[in-house]
Amino acid sequence: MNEFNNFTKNFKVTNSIVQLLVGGLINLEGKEWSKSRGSLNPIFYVEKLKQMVPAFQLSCAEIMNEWNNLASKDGSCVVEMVHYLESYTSKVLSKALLATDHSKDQRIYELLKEMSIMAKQTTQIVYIPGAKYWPTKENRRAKQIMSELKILFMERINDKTNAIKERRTKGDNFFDVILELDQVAEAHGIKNVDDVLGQLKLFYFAGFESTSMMLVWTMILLSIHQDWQQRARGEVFQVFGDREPDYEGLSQLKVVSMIFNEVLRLYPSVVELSRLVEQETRLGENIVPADTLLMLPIMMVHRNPEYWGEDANEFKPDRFVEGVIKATKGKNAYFPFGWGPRVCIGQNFALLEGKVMMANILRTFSFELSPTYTHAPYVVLTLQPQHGAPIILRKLN
Ligand code: HEM
Repeated sequence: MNEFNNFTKNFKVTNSIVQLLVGGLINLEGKEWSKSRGSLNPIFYVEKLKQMVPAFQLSCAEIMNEWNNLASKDGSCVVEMVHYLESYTSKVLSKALLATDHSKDQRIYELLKEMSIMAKQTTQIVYIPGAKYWPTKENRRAKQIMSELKILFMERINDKTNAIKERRTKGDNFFDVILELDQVAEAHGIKNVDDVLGQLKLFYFAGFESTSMMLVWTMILLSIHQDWQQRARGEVFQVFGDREPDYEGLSQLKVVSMIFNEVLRLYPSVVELSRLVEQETRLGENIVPADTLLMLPIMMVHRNPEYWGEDANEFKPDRFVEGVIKATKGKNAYFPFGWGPRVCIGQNFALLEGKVMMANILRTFSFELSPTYTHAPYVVLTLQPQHGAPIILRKLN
């Protein structure tokens, strides 16, 4: 599996709604991909991420205020985590990465969510070639959504292009990089406005739900495992005391990192990957014929006792105490962010924004599951709790 060039992305052959949802980098291959990836990588360098922490903190503070108000009467309240954590990751994405106005972006996230639910529904039925052209209710709705999204994205692109022309922007956020069309279009693997739209759709979509789900599962698991909740809280107070979370402190949060690793092992936001083998390829002892579609079941590998031991299904963040390589004993058995050159570009961004949120929650509230919570993980492109995640928050004294 390490001969990456033999295993290409296969969006040509998957669900037509997924095809509409993701574009840009994730759909490119070969030289076009490396050009595009090379130009986008610097947006996620440590120096850039450090500068984003205040924006993460600001978005957190808004939510903490809201929860504090809700809990003001008797010190506790029940909140639906899916709602708030999606709101956090979408705010962070708009403010920190795209440098856009989140309140205006709200509709974009709603539409992307509706599309992902539709994509889930259409994967449940047998695929019939040409079916995407039938005038079904879903196909008509998908078309409507895509035209509305196109209008909304074009508004963002025009605003940004004007800001760049008038030099009202710093020019180093995601949006500015992909919009340097005139100067470096070729170098970025971008040929026309549809390419820009593709990149935008991908970053809005890939950036918000996967991270919010990592946080939702973290809240659920730490509600169940109160001992780990206390250990994480102890670490947060030890590192930050009364001061606001900053980049240096966040990188010292070892227990929180172990918890995220374990959450993503048991409940990976992306449960499987697929690759198309375009040419006949040897895979271990097997010969895979050309044009074979391979599925990589991330979640099953993450829970396989052969790699993780008899306690594979148990929540034990301690297994990551000496890092991922020790935990997997050097085997390729852990890939919540994919692997190889196509590994998730937003991995460090996601973990950092996750740590900011957890640091804020842990130092303000203790939490437990509401009795109305029902454990029912299911996949809607990302792995989600089917009946939501109602959590009781109690203000710390
Ligand atoms: C916990 C959060 C996240 C998880 C679990 C996750 C998971 C993944 C996985 C498994 C892949 C590989 C897909 C494949 O190889 O087919 C991937 C790719 C990608 N992710 Fe993420 N992701 C997360 C957050 C983010 C964020 C925050 C962003 C953007 C801000 C992002 C942007 C992307 C992009 C653009 C790719 C395609 C990379 C390429 O093909 O070169 N992801 N992600």
